[in-house]
Amino acid sequence: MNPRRIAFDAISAVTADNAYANIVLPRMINETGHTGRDAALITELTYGTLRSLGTLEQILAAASGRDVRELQQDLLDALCLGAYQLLYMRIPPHAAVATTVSLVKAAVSPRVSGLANAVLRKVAAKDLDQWCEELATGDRLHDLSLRHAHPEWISREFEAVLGTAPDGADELAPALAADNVAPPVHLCAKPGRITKGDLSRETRGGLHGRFSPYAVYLPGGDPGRIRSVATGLAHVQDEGSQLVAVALAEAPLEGPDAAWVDLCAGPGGKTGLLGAIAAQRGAHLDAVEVQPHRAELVAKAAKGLPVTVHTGDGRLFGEPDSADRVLVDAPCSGLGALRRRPEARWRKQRSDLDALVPLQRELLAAGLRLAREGGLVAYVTCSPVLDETSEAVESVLKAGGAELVRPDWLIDRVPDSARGDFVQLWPHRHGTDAMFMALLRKTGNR
Ligand SMILES: C[S@@+](CC[C@H](N)C(=O)[O-])C[C@H]1O[C@@H](n2cnc3c(N)ncnc32)[C@H](O)[C@@H]1O
Repeated sequence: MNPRRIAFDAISAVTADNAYANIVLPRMINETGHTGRDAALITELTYGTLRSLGTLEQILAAASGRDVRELQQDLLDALCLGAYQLLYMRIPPHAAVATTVSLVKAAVSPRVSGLANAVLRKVAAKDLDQWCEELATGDRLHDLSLRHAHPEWISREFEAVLGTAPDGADELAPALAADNVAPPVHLCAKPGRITKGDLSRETRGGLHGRFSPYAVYLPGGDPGRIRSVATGLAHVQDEGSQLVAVALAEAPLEGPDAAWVDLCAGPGGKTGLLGAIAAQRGAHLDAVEVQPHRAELVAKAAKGLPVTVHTGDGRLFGEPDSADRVLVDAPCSGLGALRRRPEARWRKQRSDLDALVPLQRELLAAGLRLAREGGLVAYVTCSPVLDETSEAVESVLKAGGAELVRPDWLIDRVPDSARGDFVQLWPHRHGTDAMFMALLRKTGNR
């Protein structure tokens, strides 16, 4: 099957069946036996088109003079795939148009191939910069969102965190642009199990991470083929996720330091790292996860470590005043990891936060309840959105019984990671997901 047809089928699975591209595409590529450059081309066509859908649809609407959402979905998918090649790839226009028209004939219907040809020729008449200029409204957020293919509400949320610079040289454009670059794979060398040096040698040249004492950047290839990953000495984990887990473990603590809790543990990345550190320090980790199938993944990640996995609601877990260190890695919008899921930004809605925000606050309050006086609670999200991050922490702090602690270990080693006493990492600044962390110390009961 030709690469464009595979990309089209993958895009259709995402738009019509709500599939996840990072799950269906590798399977399709495997089943059709494509490797090397062909596999890379299919991936670029699929992921690139899905990431840029909103922008491609606006351009297609202008080129066709119609509301493209009224078109049949498979025709729109094919037009987006064609427009992506015209505007974002160095594929000669005649080839991009001709191959898309053939695809429409074969996979959609010969009846609409003339329409596809006419629309794509209009798209091809301008490059991406010219289209963005033509569709610009003068509204900064609209124009940047169009240029960097994000829904406007997400750009607004990012800007609320990043702020605007008076000279206009602000960070929103690079922050959005960074979401359009596929992230490299980061590995975590589990402390006490394998050193960073040995893992790096095994990966044949993987560089040591810039910030995390345990990170190795995989130079390429399938991480599942690295023996130490397959055997659990190391695991795949974004460097930002490593940093926030280690920052909790490294924060100074007075008194006992043996009872640790990971309150939202699935699928177990941070459990694996914290559990390995706990093993070195003579501590024990209770890992809680509400979804049974995710709790199974946690158990797998924690194999051989001093970790007990509990399936249940973190809000109801454990005895008050019993834990020395608690991680609350709350379920969140995931807007800090958009570069990992090409279609995610177009599926998410601001209203998704309505259910998440109260749950996040309840889980943080539960983490504080569990901690003993003087104990530490790290509140973490893979989202920079204010409602899910600093505002959640501030609202819980209002009830009293806890104070904010500056996570010096992390802030001192990662430049530009501090937002006040909070940590906010960013793909464009740090090459990590946009992880947020607040460290709290329990000062008493409320
Ligand atoms: C952001 S993920 C945690 C990621 C994990 N710490 C890691 O590093 O792999 C949030 C997890 O919290 C779980 N969750 C959601 N509501 C929960 C609750 N009430 N109690 C415990 N876990 C919950 C979700 O199922 C999800 O697995």
